[in-house]
Amino acid sequence: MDPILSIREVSKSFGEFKALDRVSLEVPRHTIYGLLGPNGAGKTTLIRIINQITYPDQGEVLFDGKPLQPQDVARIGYLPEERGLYKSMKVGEQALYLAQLKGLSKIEARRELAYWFEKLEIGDWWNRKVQELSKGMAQKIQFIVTVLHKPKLLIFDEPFSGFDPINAALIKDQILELRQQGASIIFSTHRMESVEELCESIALIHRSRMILEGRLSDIKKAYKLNRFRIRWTPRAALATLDGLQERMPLMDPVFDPEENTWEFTVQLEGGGQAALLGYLSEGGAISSFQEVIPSANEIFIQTVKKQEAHA
Ligand SMILES: Nc1ncnc2c1ncn2[C@@H]1O[C@H](COP(=O)(O)OP(=O)(O)OP(=O)(O)O)[C@@H](O)[C@H]1O
Repeated sequence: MDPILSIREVSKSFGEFKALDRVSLEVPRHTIYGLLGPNGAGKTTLIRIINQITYPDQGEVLFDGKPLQPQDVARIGYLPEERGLYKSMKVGEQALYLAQLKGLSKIEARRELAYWFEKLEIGDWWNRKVQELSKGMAQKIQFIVTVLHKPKLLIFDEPFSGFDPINAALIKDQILELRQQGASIIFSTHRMESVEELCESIALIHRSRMILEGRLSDIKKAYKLNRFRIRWTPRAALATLDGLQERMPLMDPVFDPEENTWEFTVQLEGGGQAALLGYLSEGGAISSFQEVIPSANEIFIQTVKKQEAHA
């Protein structure tokens, strides 16, 4: 299946400063795609280009297989990080107005809004003034008007900031449901635990350039360091780690005196695995042996640092 969005060699400068330098990426359909990068990397600039708020100096943007057109704005839902509502309007009145701006008729808008207000548990707020809303409630309204016209592509910039854990989970469930219903989602965040939970693919932008892109599971495989976390109960006569320490450095060893069990991480090179297993099973019992998969956070830090060392 062709991607919902292709960015090809896009560059954008502000005066002398190059905010995007030949950036390319492909967002697969029906997936959640994490757009990551340190502060100032160029993420918002790229998102603004996709939303046609600004335009690239060079390169191409294809949406749904064709060059991006002005009318595509209606098929892309964008929840920016900076959000604004008109404070003096009533909540329902404003939601209706914004929904109609997205192309819904008044009847459709009423029906969709009633559905979403109930779903996000803010049904009672229809006749209240926007200025009476808490930050989280205002964000729920913004979320609703971003998604209610069922855009094919949704772009969420830090959608969980400002939400308490219960409401963040509620929004997360809505995002997963929208993906399930066929939307493609670009999700920009600095919260790596949300990336782990939600993103199937990621792109990492650093200093205006794309430095890593692909399926998160493939990237994790490529970043594996052959590290294993082992839980081991030594026999009484061998109840120290000395024999092991001599063979290889142990990382983060922890002893549980109640269970007489050690837990530690080792990095195995070449044929080290068989020799280690032999030693451990002769001297005790192994109750767990698991490969350590790098987290998205570790991959982010490692890749950015490596890039900076080469710069
Ligand atoms: N309109 C503009 N005029 C001049 N410079 C700009 C403009 N917009 C962005 N920049 C610069 O381009 C760079 C990239 O900014 P951008 O907002 O895209 O970063 P970001 O990755 O979204 O960062 P953050 O994670 O902090 O939101 C920054 O150095 C910023 O100062």
